[in-house]
This record gives sequence, C-alpha cells and structure tokens, in this order.
Amino acid sequence: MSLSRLLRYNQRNNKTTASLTAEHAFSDEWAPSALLNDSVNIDINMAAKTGEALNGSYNSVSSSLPEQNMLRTGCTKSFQDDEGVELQKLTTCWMAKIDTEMPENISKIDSNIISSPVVSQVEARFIVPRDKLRKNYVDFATSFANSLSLPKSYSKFFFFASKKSKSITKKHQSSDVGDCPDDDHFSARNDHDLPITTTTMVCDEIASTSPQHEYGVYGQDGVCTTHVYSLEDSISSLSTNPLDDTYSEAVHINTRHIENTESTTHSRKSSYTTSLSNIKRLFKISSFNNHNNKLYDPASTIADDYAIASSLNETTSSYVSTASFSVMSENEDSDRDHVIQALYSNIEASTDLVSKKYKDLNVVLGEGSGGKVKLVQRVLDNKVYALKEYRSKKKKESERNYIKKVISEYCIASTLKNPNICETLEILYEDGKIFQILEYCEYDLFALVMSEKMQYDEICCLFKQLINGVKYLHDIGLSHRDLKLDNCVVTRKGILKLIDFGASSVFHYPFSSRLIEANGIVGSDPYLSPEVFYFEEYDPRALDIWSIGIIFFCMITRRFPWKYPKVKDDQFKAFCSGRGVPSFNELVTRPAADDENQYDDGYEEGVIDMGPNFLLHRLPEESHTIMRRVLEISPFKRTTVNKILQDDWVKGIEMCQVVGLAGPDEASPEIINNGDHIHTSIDQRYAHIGSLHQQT
Ligand SMILES: Nc1ncnc2c1ncn2[C@@H]1O[C@H](COP(=O)(O)OP(=O)(O)OP(=O)(O)O)[C@@H](O)[C@H]1O
Repeated sequence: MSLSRLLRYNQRNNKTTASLTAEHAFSDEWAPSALLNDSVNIDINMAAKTGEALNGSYNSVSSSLPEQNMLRTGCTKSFQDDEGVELQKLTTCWMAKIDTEMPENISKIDSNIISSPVVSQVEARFIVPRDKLRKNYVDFATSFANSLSLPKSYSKFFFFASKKSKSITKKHQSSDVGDCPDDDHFSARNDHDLPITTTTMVCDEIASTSPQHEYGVYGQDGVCTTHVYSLEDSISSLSTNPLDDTYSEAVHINTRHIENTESTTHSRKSSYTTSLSNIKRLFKISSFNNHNNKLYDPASTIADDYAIASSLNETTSSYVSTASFSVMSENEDSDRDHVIQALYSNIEASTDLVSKKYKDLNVVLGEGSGGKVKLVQRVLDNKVYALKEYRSKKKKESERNYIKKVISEYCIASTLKNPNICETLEILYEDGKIFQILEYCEYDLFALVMSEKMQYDEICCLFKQLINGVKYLHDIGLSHRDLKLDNCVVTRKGILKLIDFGASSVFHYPFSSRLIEANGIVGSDPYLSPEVFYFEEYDPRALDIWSIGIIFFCMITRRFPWKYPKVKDDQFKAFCSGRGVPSFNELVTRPAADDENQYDDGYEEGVIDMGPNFLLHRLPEESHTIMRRVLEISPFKRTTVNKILQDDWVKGIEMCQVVGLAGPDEASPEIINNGDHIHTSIDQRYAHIGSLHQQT
C-alpha cells in the first residue's frame, strides 16, 4: 500500500496514521510473509501455530513447537513475493537494494504497509558532578524565571523544603548489576526505601505463597524477595503452571491500573502530574546542598528521598494506596498550589502575546494528545519556529492539574540542553491558551520512514543519535517514556532531536542511589515494553531501551513488529516462544545473570519463526548481538544505554554530530558528517505527520 493509499485509507476510516499503522502492522500479512520460503514449504500461519502450541500443555514453550516447523535456513534469498505489481511498487527505494547494500540476512517484507510508529517517554538517572548540578540549578531557576518574566528572586518559591518523616519501607528490586553510578542500571541490588502501598502489600502476600515467581527484588542477603505485577495474559494463554492459580488472585486484585489497553495512545494522567513536583524536588536538593555549602549529607538525602517519594505518590492514579500520600504535608500541598497559581497568573498577565511575537504560517506540523504543533515565524528576525498550542482544559480536569501538566512539561523541556534534544525557548499565554515555542526541525522521523527513501547508513546514523539523546536523559536521571518515531524530529542536515516530554519521569535524584520506579501505562502500544503491562511499577529506563529497539525495527522494516507486547498478540507470542521457559511469567521476570557472558534468551542460529529470531532475522546481522539485549523481554536482563554504546556495531556507526553550541539562537553550529552517507530530503508537504494528514 502506498503512502497516499495508506493515508486515504486512514482518512476513510477516520483514524490517525498512527493507529492505522498499528492495526495494519499486525494484519495476517505479517507471519506468512516472513515464512514464505522456497526450500521449506510452510503453508500455515506460523504465528497461529505457535499460539496453539503456547496454549497447549507442554513442559516448555520451546518444546511445544513441532520439530518440522523449525525453519533453519538462510531465509532471505528464497523469499517469494507473489503479490505482483503492487509489491514491486513497494520495494522501489532502499528496500529494493537490500541484497546489495544491506547485510544478507535481512529478508524482504512482502507488504508496504507502514506502521506509523507511535512512541513515547522521559527521564534519567542523575549522577552528576556537584558543579554541573549547581549550574543546572542556576540555569533552570534563571531560565524559568526569565521565561515567565518573573523577578529572579521569584525562583526561590519554586523549591520546597522537605518534611522529615518515618515511613514503612519495602525493598525494591533494581534492574541490573553493578554499583557504579555512572554505569548502566547503577542501583542494581541496592536496597531502596519506598513507602509501602496497599497494592504492593497485597501482592507481597500473594507472592509469598508462590516463591518460584519471585523475581528481581534483592534483600541484604542477596536473596530475591518479591515485586508486584499482574499477569492476566499469561494466565489466559501461556501458562500451564498450576501455581498460576495464585496469580489469578493477583491479577484480579492488580489489574485496576491496566486501563485503555486497547487504545494506541495511553493516558498520561500520572506522568503529567509527576513532573512539576519532581523537578522542583530535584532542584530543591541541589539548592539545599548549595545553600549549606556542604558535601553530600546522607541524612538530608534520606529526608529528601522520602519527600520525593511523597511527591511521587501524588502523581499516581487513584488505585495507589495513600498510605504515604496522606503524610504529605497539607502545607506543602497548598504551597504548591500557591506557586502554580502564581506562575499561571504571571503567564496570564504577560503582555508578551504570542500573536505579537510570532506570525502564524498556517502549517500544521502535527497534532497529538497534548495539543497542536504549528509553524510560526518570529516577527523580530523572521526565524522559523514550531509553536505547540496546548489543548484546552478538559471539562473534568481541574484548573490546577491542567496548568501543572503544561508547566511540568515546559520546566523539563526547557532545562534540557543537548544537540539531540529539541530546544524549548519560551512559554506564552493568549486568549486562555498556553503556547510553547520550540526549535523547528524540518522532518519528523515518522515521515522520513514513510518516505521509504532512507539508506541503511542514514538509518544507523539516526539510530545512534537517538541513543545519544536517550543517554543524555538517562545520565541526568530522566526517562522519556514516550519514545517513538513521531517524537523524533530531524533537521535538514540530519540531526535527530527528541521532543515531547509530557510523559517523562525522574528515576533518580542527585546524590541518591535509590531508583524511583515509574507506574502507569503511558505512550503508544507498539512501543511499550511488556513489563509496563505486567508490573505495577517498573524501571522507566528499561522502557526507553525497549522503545529504542522498536524504533530501530520500524526504521529498518517500516512496520511494527506487533500491535502491543501482550501474549494475546500472535506476533508477540511468537517472539516469546522457543525460549525454554514454562510460562510468560518466568520470561518477563528472569533476573539478570551474574555473568553477562552467560546471556541466554533462547536465540538459535537460523531459526526465523519464533523466539528472538522472529524479529532478529529481519534486522541486519551485525545488529543482532545488541538488539537481542535491547529487545529482551525481562526488564532485569535488558541492556542499558551505556552498554548499547559499547557494542562494536554501534561504536562503528558513523554518526553526524553537532560541534559547538546547538539551538536556533546560537551561531550556526557546525555539523560533522563522520561518514559519507547522505541524509534524506523530502518535500515539506510530506515532512511531518500533520502535513501528511493535510495532504489527504
Ligand atoms: N520542534 C518541532 N519541529 C518540527 N515538528 C515538530 C516539532 N515538535 C513537534 N512537531 C510535530 O508535531 C507532532 C506532535 O508533537 P508533540 O509530540 O509534541 O505533540 P503531542 O500532542 O505531545 O503528541 P502526543 O500525542 O504524542 O503526546 C510531532 O510528531 C511532530 O511531527
């Protein structure tokens, strides 16, 4: 299906491109296309077959598959396309050059149906030098006050004092091994103090009756204890383990948070409300330490940690226990209200109207759950920017929450300074609407992928830039949580930048070794990692890593691997199969191996129809080593952004880099193309999702 046909279809069906993509990516065309092979005549839908096997009473998922269905062959050459003209049309650009320009193991795909990737996410851990932290604090407070035309002294109202309080604690798992704060999942196997919630206690009870399902929660003695997750899918379709009856109860109790799972884009209720209080807390810590001119003080950190946990609870949706929430000071809450109202009043009172400063160029770049993004020109110097007009307040939404969401996103985005992060310049208010001004980037990655013009080297370059952008976020304690093609924009010179920090979350504060887990399902289904559906709380870094893998897959194949990562999805089920474990429960909770070289995910050379190979055989062979670990089902075994960058293939990617200062207000930064690849140019009419929609 060509782009225009796809979009017309989309329009006819009154769907967004993204949801269309998601639906189509998993049509019946997928499995057979992957399996067509001259040498092995398979006339069944393998995914269905695999699903059947998974539902049967076999000892293990791998043993459940009949031997004759195991394809072990060089699958690429024998691919047979029998869709005639339509298919030929589809394989015109770089896909047509697969045999010559891409690694041999990549199989052609028989359909041109592109998935419109929907992505999400934010935020990183913070182990930053004190100097850098102080600088961040000063930059943030100053830029925030400036952007709102606040007097400098006003920024002090932005930070709150924490209240010391006792809390019941629970040990939490971490996701990887290693104590080095600069490396990977730094907090692995550390104990983390978090207030207990009702839900976690319920699950603790359940888990204690089924010790073989315990995972990833390490006590001082190094023994795993338990964690919370719900497993309705595994029960319904995968597991044959009698102990799973216990899990039925857990599912019954813990599925309240699984909402809107059929929709492509998930609610951001919790994440939006997280950001402001968390970022205030984050800077409060630096403010505190700076003010007292003393080095890291564990005592103050504990108090701060507790305060962070309190403010974090504010962000969770109604199902979360209020045991810790209730101890949050009423004063603190009203302080916060006061500040938000004051900030809002200040924006409202501003005479810096958007219509006076920017001319609307009547081009819609994109539209999402957060609002509409348009092209504008600054009156002062005729420079072009992207203007994000936030959606209006919903009827049922309180004014406070609405303002908080908008300001949170702005606070985070405007603080980030990196060549691979889109610069946010200012926030403005006019006629009851709030606007954000962003650096303009000529293309979005979704449109570039849809153009079918990208060469392999260019894809790799953009992929490495994406990893670098995420590394920057993770290094400062922030996870994005909504990474997707649509949230990557690209400049004319081929520099990729991340946008949309509406779902981002802080996972780590300076001077704290504690991992702050995220909760809630945010983002877009195809990019979500499996644990997001199964765990009540999860490490948001691992979610970002998974989304990076899905984005790479989408760039290479121009389609989604599945609709969502749940075992009721046949494609995802096939991906989970053949891994030598009895149930999905075990798959998603497998702890990290002590010895990384012992990594085992069931990968088998030559198998193309199930397990990791289900995706890998569609990707360049050189990417397999790291992509296995990126798309690792267990978040505890999944790799980290630093390790991705250490991979030989990734290290060897020639990536375009910005040298000097980035951003529209700076003198033009130099861009170094470290290879001889070129970056695709596409007609501006097709350069953004918004304009694609307008064309149809
Ligand atoms: N700085 C920019 N330059 C060019 N295009 C942009 C820019 N920012 C956003 N866009 C376009 O607008 C689209 C929507 O932007 P954004 O993701 O910020 O909106 P949103 O409402 O938060 O979307 P979502 O539903 O994903 O939350 C992007 O996919 C992109 O195509």
